[in-house]
Amino acid sequence: METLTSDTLGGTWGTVLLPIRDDESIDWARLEAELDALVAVGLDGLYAHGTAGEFHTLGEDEFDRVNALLAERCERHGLPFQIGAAHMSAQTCLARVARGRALRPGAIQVTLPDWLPLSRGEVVSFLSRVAAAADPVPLVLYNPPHAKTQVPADLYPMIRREVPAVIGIKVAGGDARWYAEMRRHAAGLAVFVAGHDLATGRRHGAAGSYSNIAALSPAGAMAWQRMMVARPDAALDVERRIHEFFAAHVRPLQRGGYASAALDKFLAHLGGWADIGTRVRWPYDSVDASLAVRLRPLARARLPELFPQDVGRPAAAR
Ligand SMILES: CC(=O)N[C@H]1[C@H]([C@H](O)[C@H](O)CO)O[C@](O)(C(=O)O)C[C@@H]1O
Repeated sequence: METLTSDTLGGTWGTVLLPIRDDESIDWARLEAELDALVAVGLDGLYAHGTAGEFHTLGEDEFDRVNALLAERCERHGLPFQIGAAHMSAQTCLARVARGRALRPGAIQVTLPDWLPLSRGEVVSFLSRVAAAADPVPLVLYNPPHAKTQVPADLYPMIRREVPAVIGIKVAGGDARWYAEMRRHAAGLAVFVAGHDLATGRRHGAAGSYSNIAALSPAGAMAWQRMMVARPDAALDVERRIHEFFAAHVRPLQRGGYASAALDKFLAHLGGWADIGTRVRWPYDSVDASLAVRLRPLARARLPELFPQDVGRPAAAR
């Protein structure tokens, strides 16, 4: 597909989630069914191997096989896609970038290598070599709050200058002050923020989200995004109710220690749009699937805008 630029990279992107069997292998048939469901929704794009895609647990053969399925489906449907080539080891990341590049994704996402924190110069040196390996595919830097090396805002201008292939950053987001700092330092980069904050984020200049709301309901996330343009105040009201729902039903799980990939799978099971299940790979704990099932009616009652496919269907058929 065509490569993305900092101007064309934006909107609501859905993650590939891995259906995991009891023996911890990937259920490829269920993954293909999930991809079929995702490409039909009309998302701005799909990506594989973010945190939610459990990239940190994948063997190299699994990484390649997921990419091949994703690329084939997206090419067939003319849907933009990105490949996460992140790995805790810089060397493995570089090899993933080279193989991911061959599939011509719109962009490649990378994290900084883990274990030993990187200096400012090392961040630039890492990105420079990765950019050369990815060329002509551009890069998105994934720097969530749990990353070992936190990129300070004032390093972004140097990254822009030294590594123009970096077109976007995937970060958690923040308050008005944080956005002001980003506008100052990350100008020229597409800033991707948390899905559940996207209505506010867009007001402050965020370009889009690798979205947990798309994990909950891909069609709903797109309906909500259209609302952000057509009825911004209504979209903010949805955001307020999303926050309320998350505070009551997701935060407690987070406080209980579940990792974010487990929470995203829990959300997907709650949404019930594909047979993925809540299982995550060892050593991480999985949220009990029955909890998601119990919450389905409540989510639909509190957040009907996120379940547009329910409109006109009797409750019993949902
Ligand atoms: C709240 C939210 O949207 N979380 C999403 C995060 C953030 O977008 C990212 O951490 C940047 O903050 O990315 C993922 O982990 C990922 O790409 O796999 C999916 C997850 O649903």
